[in-house]
Amino acid sequence: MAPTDPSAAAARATPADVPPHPPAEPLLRDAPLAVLIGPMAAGKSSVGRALAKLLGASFADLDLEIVARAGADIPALFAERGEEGFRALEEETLADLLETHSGVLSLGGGAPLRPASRDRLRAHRVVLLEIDERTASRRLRGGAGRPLLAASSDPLETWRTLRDARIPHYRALSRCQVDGGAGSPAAVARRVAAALSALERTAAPHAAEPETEEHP
Ligand SMILES: Nc1ncnc2c1ncn2[C@@H]1O[C@H](COP(=O)(O)OP(=O)(O)O)[C@@H](O)[C@H]1O
Ligand SMILES: O=C(O)C1=C[C@@H](OP(=O)(O)O)[C@@H](O)[C@H](O)C1
Ligand SMILES: [Mg+2]
Repeated sequence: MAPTDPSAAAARATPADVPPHPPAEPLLRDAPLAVLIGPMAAGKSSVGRALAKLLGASFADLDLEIVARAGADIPALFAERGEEGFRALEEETLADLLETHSGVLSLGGGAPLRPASRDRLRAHRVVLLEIDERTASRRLRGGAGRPLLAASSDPLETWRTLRDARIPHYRALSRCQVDGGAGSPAAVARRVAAALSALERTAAPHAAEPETEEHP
């Protein structure tokens, strides 16, 4: 029987199965300058900081903002409120930052998953950082600081499962995709800046008026 459950299909998808298909609607929002998404350890926080420096812009990291607002770190928030409690804070804080932050914004790996957050992100300059599994295994350090991995008997397997389930959403939201695995964070940031410039050249004009025939 043909599969009918899209989440089941997403869970089976591998990155190679899921081509990028960015939102059809034009980029409607000028700020933040860029929103970095991608799997855990792709370098969103490190590259976001380097990109902000390169562009002379301010930097915000959604996880750090959540921690500052809640007065507790990410593992403590998961322990006290459960994943759903953390996701609620994450959605609310993301909505605020999308309205108020003008520089570079890095998200946590699960932040683009809530439907309301996806709706908000569609009008923005969303950049997907991708890494392969070998890079992830070098960077994960057993999942320390990342409760979804730290609780697992096989953090890399859990990383892969989450990455595979989330990649369709990442690719459907991102306006460009950049390899986060090669070179320093500054080098990756330069590739992101180049991808953003290319996007600016090719993107449909913002809310362009349709040409109308003149009637005397
Ligand atoms: N381009 C890079 N080269 C080497 N190490 C990196 C690079 N990007 C990130 N890292 C390291 O990988 C780990 C995860 O990076 P981080 O920026 O926290 O990723 P994310 O925010 O996507 O989870 C950190 O230890 C960071 O120093
Ligand atoms: O992928 C996820 O669900 C999470 C990713 C983390 O951020 P990074 O992607 O920056 O590690 C952090 O938000 C939290 O541990 C949950
Ligand atoms: Mg991060």
